[in-house]
Amino acid sequence: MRESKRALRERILANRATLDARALATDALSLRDSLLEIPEFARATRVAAYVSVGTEPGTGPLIEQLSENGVEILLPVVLPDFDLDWAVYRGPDSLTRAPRGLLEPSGPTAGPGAVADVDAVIVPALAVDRHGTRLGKGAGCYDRVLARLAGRIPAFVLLHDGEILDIPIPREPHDIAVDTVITPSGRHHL
Ligand SMILES: Nc1nc2c(c(=O)[nH]1)N(C=O)[C@@H](CNc1ccc(C(=O)N[C@@H](CCC(=O)O)C(=O)O)cc1)CN2
Ligand SMILES: Nc1ncnc2c1ncn2[C@@H]1O[C@H](COP(=O)(O)OP(=O)(O)OP(=O)(O)O)[C@@H](O)[C@H]1O
Repeated sequence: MRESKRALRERILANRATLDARALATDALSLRDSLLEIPEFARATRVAAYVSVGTEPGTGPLIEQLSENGVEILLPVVLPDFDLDWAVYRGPDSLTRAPRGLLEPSGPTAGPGAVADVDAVIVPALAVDRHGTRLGKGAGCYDRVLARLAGRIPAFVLLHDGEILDIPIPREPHDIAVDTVITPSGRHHL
């Protein structure tokens, strides 16, 4: 199980390494537009997101637009046990370099439970299969987040096209299925 997830992560990351900056930037605009067309998302006044780095599906334009619209954005801060704490986004200058190449918000944190008090959550992933099983980076951060949402708060997984897999992703008891994926080509229901 662990080994097949690891091999799959490596394959996805190798493929992401071939994506160029221009395509990533254009795709980030499509991701923003697709999300803002979703009524549950467009109505949100408080969302949890993440600051994309490297070849991840880009959240820059989305965060900028939400911020301009007056939406409160919670961003994750990784805790020592890989659980996530949350702090409110206060503009690009408020982000600081964190371990593993991440960008995290500076300023007071609201506690891991704060993510259960938003209107929508943007979830990072490496891949999702047709059953909604999600493959993350392997620290279990978002498995814990999804458990806290308890299906009450809509979660939107961002992926590149081609990362919704026809082959099943190995599923462990803690893996919580997701049902909506956004890629640059649009919204996908699983
Ligand atoms: N941009 C961005 N921010 C994000 C995430 C993300 O995917 N993207 N996260 C999404 O979760 C959280 C941070 N994710 C993490 C991912 C990996 C490890 C980590 O240390 N991984 C170990 C392997 C862990 C294991 O296999 O047990 C490592 O890299 O050595 C920690 C946090 C929160 N912020
Ligand atoms: N609800 C949870 N509470 C505590 N630890 C958890 C929970 N869910 C998962 N974990 C831990 O996280 C580890 C990694 O799980 P997994 O390989 O499924 O991560 P992932 O889904 O790829 O990562 P992520 O959720 O960060 O995107 C598991 O071995 C488990 O110990």
